[in-house]
Amino acid sequence: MASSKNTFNWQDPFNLTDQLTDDERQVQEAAHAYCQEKLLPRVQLAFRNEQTDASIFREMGELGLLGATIPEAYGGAGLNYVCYGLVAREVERVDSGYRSMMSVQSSLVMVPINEFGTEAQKKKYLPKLAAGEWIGCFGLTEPNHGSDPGSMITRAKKVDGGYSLSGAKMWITNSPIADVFVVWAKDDGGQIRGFILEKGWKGLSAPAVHGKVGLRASITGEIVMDEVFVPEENAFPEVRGLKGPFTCLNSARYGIAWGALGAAEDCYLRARQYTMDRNQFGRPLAANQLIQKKLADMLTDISLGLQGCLRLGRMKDEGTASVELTSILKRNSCGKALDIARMARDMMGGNGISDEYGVARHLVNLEVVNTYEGTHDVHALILGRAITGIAAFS
Ligand SMILES: Cc1cc2nc3c(=O)[nH]c(=O)nc-3n(C[C@H](O)[C@H](O)[C@H](O)COP(=O)(O)OP(=O)(O)OC[C@H]3O[C@@H](n4cnc5c(N)ncnc54)[C@H](O)[C@@H]3O)c2cc1C
Repeated sequence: MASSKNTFNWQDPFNLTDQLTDDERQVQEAAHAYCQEKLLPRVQLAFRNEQTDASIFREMGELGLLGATIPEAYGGAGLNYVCYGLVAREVERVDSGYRSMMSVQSSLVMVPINEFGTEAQKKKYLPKLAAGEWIGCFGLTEPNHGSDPGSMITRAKKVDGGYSLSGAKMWITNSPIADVFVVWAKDDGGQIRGFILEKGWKGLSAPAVHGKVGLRASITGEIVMDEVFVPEENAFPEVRGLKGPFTCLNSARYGIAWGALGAAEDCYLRARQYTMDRNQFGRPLAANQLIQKKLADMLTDISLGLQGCLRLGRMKDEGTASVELTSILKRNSCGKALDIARMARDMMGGNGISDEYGVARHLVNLEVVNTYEGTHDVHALILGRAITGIAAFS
């Protein structure tokens, strides 16, 4: 006989909430409240008008949502990876663009400064980034080098007292409004090194890229460097090669794995409600077997995916997570979320196309999320290499 202990919960089949600690639940609830009360009401117009609201960084900073895993001594929240994932899920439940703004600041800018920076760099940059007082961006991709960043052409030439950086970065989240630029460039010996640049430095500009059909609430731009002088104190002293950028990407990809499923959950819940409310042929759409199968597929993929993310978060917190595991989940979450958003859009018929219903926005956002931070296929190649021992890309 079924008791309340084994009743199926169509919103949380694995009772994920019960697997969290009290602290983790509190972080999730605080993030959920902020996102639903403050971000959701703005997103439709922000997306429609391609407007990025920079005050969001300050708001997130006040709530401790920036640099969640960075130690409190540097202004971070000192939380575990599970908390970081839960926050990403709540932010992306509203919009992948808002999650992108947060991920770049937290994982791609604060993580490398925390991991590879000098004490002086950490003290100077991390507290202001954590507060959202400064906005950060991360420049790895170039116009002609995306999936293959090892072939980058941006150069850091040694000069008296520092380096002279020249080159261009493309598709850089936050760059037109950034105060702090973490940029990767090759030194005179051809080794990749990381540098922290600041807005206003001579030779540095960050023009916006317009006309994106996805992630329109998150500004994207270039970083153009024309012999920008970077003092020695602004170089990461030790880290060399792709290990530097890949360490940050690994953290951001983990957040994306949670976040994409947040967007998928929003699509699933909206499609469920819509098909319960709308009648065709004299009964609710949800009364049809085809519709119910789609809802079942959505819930299956979301709930299995979230369990995987929670497990990866626990492994990251224990220090036992391989990078390939992040590839499995970044790839799975993005691919499944895209399918779910497309299905939800279809189930809402013509209304699904309107930006009032949210799902088409998630769909075009997720197209980007599936591509950035390692495309869906590049993550398959990373996994293929681990499975066979043979690199199909080099
Ligand atoms: C809105 C947005 C924001 C972004 N933000 C940032 C940011 O903040 N910082 C940053 O550095 N970058 C950022 N990016 C860049 C992003 O990471 C790259 O677009 C991504 O890595 C893919 O590179 P690419 O666009 O050059 O595509 P390409 O590398 O040219 O890939 C094109 C296609 O070829 C496939 N492909 C590539 N190599 C292989 C292979 N060996 N075998 C089989 N298939 C292959 C890919 O899977 C893809 O389908 C952003 C991109 C977008 C769109």
